Amino acid sequence: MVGQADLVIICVSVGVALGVLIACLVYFGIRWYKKRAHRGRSVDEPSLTTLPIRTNGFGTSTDFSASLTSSIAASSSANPQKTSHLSRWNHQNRDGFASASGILKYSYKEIQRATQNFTNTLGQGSFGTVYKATMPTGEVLAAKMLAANSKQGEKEFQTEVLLLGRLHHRNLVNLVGYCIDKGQHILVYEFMSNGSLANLLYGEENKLSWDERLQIVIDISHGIEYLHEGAVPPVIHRDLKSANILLDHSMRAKVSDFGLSKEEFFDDRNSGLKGTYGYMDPAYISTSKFTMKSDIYSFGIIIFELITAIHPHQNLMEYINLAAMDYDGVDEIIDKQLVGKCNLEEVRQLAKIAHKCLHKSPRKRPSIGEVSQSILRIKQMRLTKEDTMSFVSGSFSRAVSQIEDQQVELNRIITMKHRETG
Ligand SMILES: Nc1ncnc2c1ncn2[C@@H]1O[C@H](COP(=O)(O)OP(=O)(O)OP(=O)(O)O)[C@@H](O)[C@H]1O
Repeated sequence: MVGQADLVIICVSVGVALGVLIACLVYFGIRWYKKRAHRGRSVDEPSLTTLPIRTNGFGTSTDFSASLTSSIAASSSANPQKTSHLSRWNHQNRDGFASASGILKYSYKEIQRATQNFTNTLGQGSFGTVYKATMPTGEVLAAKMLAANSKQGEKEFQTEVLLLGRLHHRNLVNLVGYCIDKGQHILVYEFMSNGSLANLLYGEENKLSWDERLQIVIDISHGIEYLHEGAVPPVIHRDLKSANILLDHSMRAKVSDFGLSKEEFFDDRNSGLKGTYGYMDPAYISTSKFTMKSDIYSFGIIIFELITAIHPHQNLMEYINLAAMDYDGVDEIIDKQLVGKCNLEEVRQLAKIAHKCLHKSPRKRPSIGEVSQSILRIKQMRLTKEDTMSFVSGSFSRAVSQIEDQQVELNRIITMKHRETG
């Protein structure tokens, strides 16, 4: 027989055990729920701080999948509309890659077909070969294939995909897609049918008019202005040169190759400096510090290329220094294609701006915003002049026709008087 006291003890023990069990269940339940919620959040809204926006000498990431995922995360949190699309990618793509910032991901086969088995070559750069790609929709694109033997290729590839996916401007050669398939890395850009500014200036037919050149300078300045002052965080190009300015079907210029971390030999030794000889800021060469003002220096060189059609490798700097001696010194070095076909005052104004860009001291060079303003003023000056001219010529022709009317009237009166007296 169980006594009443024993019954109470048993009931209390069972109650306590049940209580402990329920408490444990609640505790582990909450932990499990929190873990799940955290995992879900980290897929959809990862931290922005992990984003290696520019690995061009600054970042440390070497793992493409990791950094690409971070980029997607950042762009998805920055743009909520893209979140569902990107998380779909995260779930669907077995490689764990997603289409960064809405740019398209192509298969190797698609690019192979579009480039007619990589036979439609557009050009060759240090990054690799560029092919013309005609997509099944009829859209024409440019596919830049990373050379297999490229030393920094992998890094450049991830840098460009990460960076370009987030930068869009009408004066930048926009990245529309990429391919990472069958061990190949390919970047797909909008197609620029008029090729590079370098080809146009130094090719067989240099037919660029002064108006086209002025518009090209304005376009480049707007592209750089977006990189320096519009992009967050700001982007320094590091390799501005006429070969990196491409022109579309209507001769509008766009800046290309930004985000590529290229190493060139500055002299016989590997100097560790990035950029291209002839365009490199002397202050960068002496201090190894690359700033936005180093881009401004390279832009100054490009402006002088447009004025003179002399390549920086052909002693352009010496001509520039000669021209700097007089106000109208630039008249002596102007491209002979332009002689008699341009407004010399505009050329001198533009040369003055370019001189400021080349100032020895980076601090004294103008910002890209200031450069853009000054260039636009040249165009505005012309428009005001044209208005005045058309006003002047308009009032002149009005005055001539008034005189003619008065003469007709006078003749009529004289004839009438003759008739009366006769
Ligand atoms: N988007 C494009 N549309 C049309 N042609 C292009 C495009 N991108 C590049 N090209 C062509 O391919 C050539 C090589 O381009 P790429 O950017 O690879 O090298 P680069 O800028 O000339 O030299 P580097 O890589 O040494 O700076 C260009 O000169 C141009 O003629």
